[in-house]
Amino acid sequence: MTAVVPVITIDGPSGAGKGTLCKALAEALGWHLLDSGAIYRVLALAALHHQVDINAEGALVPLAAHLDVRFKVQAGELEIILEGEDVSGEIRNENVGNTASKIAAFPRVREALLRRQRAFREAPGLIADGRDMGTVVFAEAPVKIFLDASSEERAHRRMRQLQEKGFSVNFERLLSEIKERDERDRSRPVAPLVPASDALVLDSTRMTIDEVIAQALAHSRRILALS
Ligand SMILES: Nc1ncnc2c1ncn2[C@@H]1O[C@H](COP(=O)(O)OP(=O)(O)OP(=O)(O)O)[C@@H](O)[C@H]1O
Ligand SMILES: Nc1ccn([C@@H]2O[C@H](COP(=O)(O)O)[C@@H](O)[C@H]2O)c(=O)n1
Repeated sequence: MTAVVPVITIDGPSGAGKGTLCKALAEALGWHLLDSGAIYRVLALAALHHQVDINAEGALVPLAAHLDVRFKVQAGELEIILEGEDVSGEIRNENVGNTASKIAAFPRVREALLRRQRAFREAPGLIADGRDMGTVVFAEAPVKIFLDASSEERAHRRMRQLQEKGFSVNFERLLSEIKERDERDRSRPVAPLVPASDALVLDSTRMTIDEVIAQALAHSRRILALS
């Protein structure tokens, strides 16, 4: 009999700190990492590059099914290669994020990406970062965490992040984009952004990154009986 590979799912809205937490958990446990948002972002970028209508589900499904994307860890950093080109930086811009959120609302697009996401489940374990990791993609995962924070705090975090990269940003515009994206992700009929019924909900609004990591690690170790 083959042992079931354990999964820790981390879901939550944009800027809650999921990516930061997932990296820390993957390092602490020596597990693999799935950044499912990156897959939606790569699909969005492919649609923009190939001038595929982002409102046409029927045109996006074959693009999703045949997406030529590779994930490569290079010097400890994740490189994302779309059709042979390194798009790791380009997929992180706000336009690509907003486009990803629009195409992610199509049920058949989500269906076409399911197998690709589940293929990341490899021993000794997987940390899965996204919106529907605990509710759909790995619904049977033993550990589920829903990481939240107020929209204002998330907009501040995103603003600091962009400023550190040398971009000038308008806080009010950032906040309104975050709210719009949240609303779209939370209200879509398929795989909406909601905590799984068996998820630990962590509100990180007033927590430091280290506090979030410590709580998530303690919770995971308790459930998985890890030392
Ligand atoms: N608890 C925290 N306190 C302050 N800043 C934080 C906290 N957690 C994360 N951050 C910072 O907030 C920014 C966004 O975090 P991160 O990219 O991990 O969010 P995310 O949930 O993965 O967002 P997205 O879903 O859009 O990729 C980063 O600059 C990160 O360093
Ligand atoms: N499991 C997921 C992951 C992401 N999405 C959508 O993609 C957008 C971008 O995700 P980031 O985590 O990289 O910000 C996001 O706004 C979601 O609409 C998804 O639907 N399901």
